[in-house]
Amino acid sequence: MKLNSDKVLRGSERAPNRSLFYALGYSKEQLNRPLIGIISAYSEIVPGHMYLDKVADSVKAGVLMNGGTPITIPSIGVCDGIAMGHIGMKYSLPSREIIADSVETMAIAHGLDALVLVPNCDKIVPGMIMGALRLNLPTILVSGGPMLSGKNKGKELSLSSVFEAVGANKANLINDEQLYEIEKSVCPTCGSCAGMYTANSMNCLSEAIGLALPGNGTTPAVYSERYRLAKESGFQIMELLKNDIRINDIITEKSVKNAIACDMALGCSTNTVLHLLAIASERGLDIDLDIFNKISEKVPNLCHLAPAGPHHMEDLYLSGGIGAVEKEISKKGLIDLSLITVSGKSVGENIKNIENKNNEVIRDIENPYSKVGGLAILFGNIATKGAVVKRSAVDESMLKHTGPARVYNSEDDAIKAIYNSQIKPGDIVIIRYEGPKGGPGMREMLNPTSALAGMGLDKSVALITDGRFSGASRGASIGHVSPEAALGGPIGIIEDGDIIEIDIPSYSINLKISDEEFKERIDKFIPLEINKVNGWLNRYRRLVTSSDKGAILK
Ligand SMILES: CC(C)(O)[C@@H](O)C(=O)O
Ligand SMILES: [Mg+2]
Repeated sequence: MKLNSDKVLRGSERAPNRSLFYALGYSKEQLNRPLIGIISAYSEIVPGHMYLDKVADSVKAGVLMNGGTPITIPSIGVCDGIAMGHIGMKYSLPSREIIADSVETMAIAHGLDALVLVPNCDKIVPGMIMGALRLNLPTILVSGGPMLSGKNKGKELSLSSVFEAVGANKANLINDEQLYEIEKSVCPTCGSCAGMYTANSMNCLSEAIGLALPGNGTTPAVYSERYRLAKESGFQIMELLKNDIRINDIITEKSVKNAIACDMALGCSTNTVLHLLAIASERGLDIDLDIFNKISEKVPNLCHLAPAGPHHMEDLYLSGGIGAVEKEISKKGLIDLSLITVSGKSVGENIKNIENKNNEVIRDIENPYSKVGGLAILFGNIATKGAVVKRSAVDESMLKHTGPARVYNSEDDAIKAIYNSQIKPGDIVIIRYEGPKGGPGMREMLNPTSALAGMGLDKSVALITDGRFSGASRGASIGHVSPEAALGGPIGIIEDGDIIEIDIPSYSINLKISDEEFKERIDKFIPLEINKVNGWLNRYRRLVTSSDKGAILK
């Protein structure tokens, strides 16, 4: 077999390169085997990553069992929960690009033959996949897995509970001791926070797209099964290498559509739209925002995990996981069962013996939470290129809402107003200049959305932003408004008190002023020059594209 690593390991000219491998402790026999890069995002700053060294060790064992030479290579990873609510969040989405570039760099520089990606939290998953797509090597992804939910007074809690508790505390609905009680109990183990937040969304979709072995999306971080899955992934990467099955064989237009279908059934994070667009773009696929609505029109929403409902990842796992969700939607032919996955088998073969074990957690296809999928893309005069909402986490009463705009030019100003009780029932909070370029970095507005929910205002107040949301955000939270204010987008011309009409079932969002006035305001509009930044963020600002293109760098 001709190997990529031949260029660093074979021939007399490569004696110097080999001597450095000998310095690393690799034996002659090890250098006769394929070099398998294990890209591990282990660190001591992310609960979802604090044990990835153990997961990577299990992958290593699997690679060794099947004749490869495993080589662990680190990746950075931002904990969005820790980065939330301050300047740190501006680095979160940009970190996806650093990760993609790092994977590309390390694999090419060292002549790796195949990759096992070991991410867990939000952007680390798409970042690694994007980097791997530039290489088109045999690739498997095995994540760290979800955290167990917190248990308190018979209730399951997770990270969204504590963010919302802050709002409740500000509104004097709970006292400081009660807040502390929640703070201590919501995140009880290692793993990615227990709701259908962005990390778990992306890990589930990695399974749905075929890049991870069955079980990857939902097997809890603390279950020994996670380590067995990692060993199997290490073993299996050698099979993919032998059979020359590469990431481009797995990630195709059809498999991206399968992932979007599962996204809609599961009710995943709005960030999946950004990340799937970016992944499709790295793969050279022509996938745009419209496709999300087309699929969402057909695929019903079957799951209400936190923050949309009471269930958590462990419940989804016990109900049969992603395979059981695929099985439900396959009953109406809503996924392509013929596609090959990294198990070496098709989607249909993978789910053959799987059953939906709990119709409460995974609704029967005939009895869904809604006939349409979890996400919707809205268009209108303030979002000509689209905006995204997790409609499965919007209260029924807010699906159609008209109200006056309360306009803020940063998340910080908006949160002050919310905490100071300046937002009244009926209002529509506008947060702009938080887009990919404007922020820069497109911060997640989890504090504003949670404060509103915690104050009980999610049933009467909507929020519209050119920034994005956490998977833990709920309520009528409409993000990714494109074009963004910093690029002259019409979200920038909204004035305090303007009436905005939101109609999610009709996929529309509009500023209700006359066409003449709209044109006049647009003609006069000069975007504010705010949020000056230096260093990497400044470079990012120059290169980043709009969120309707996945906020990729160009
Ligand atoms: C901190 C969270 C909940 O992980 C968030 O970053 C998300 O996007 O879901
Ligand atoms: Mg996030």
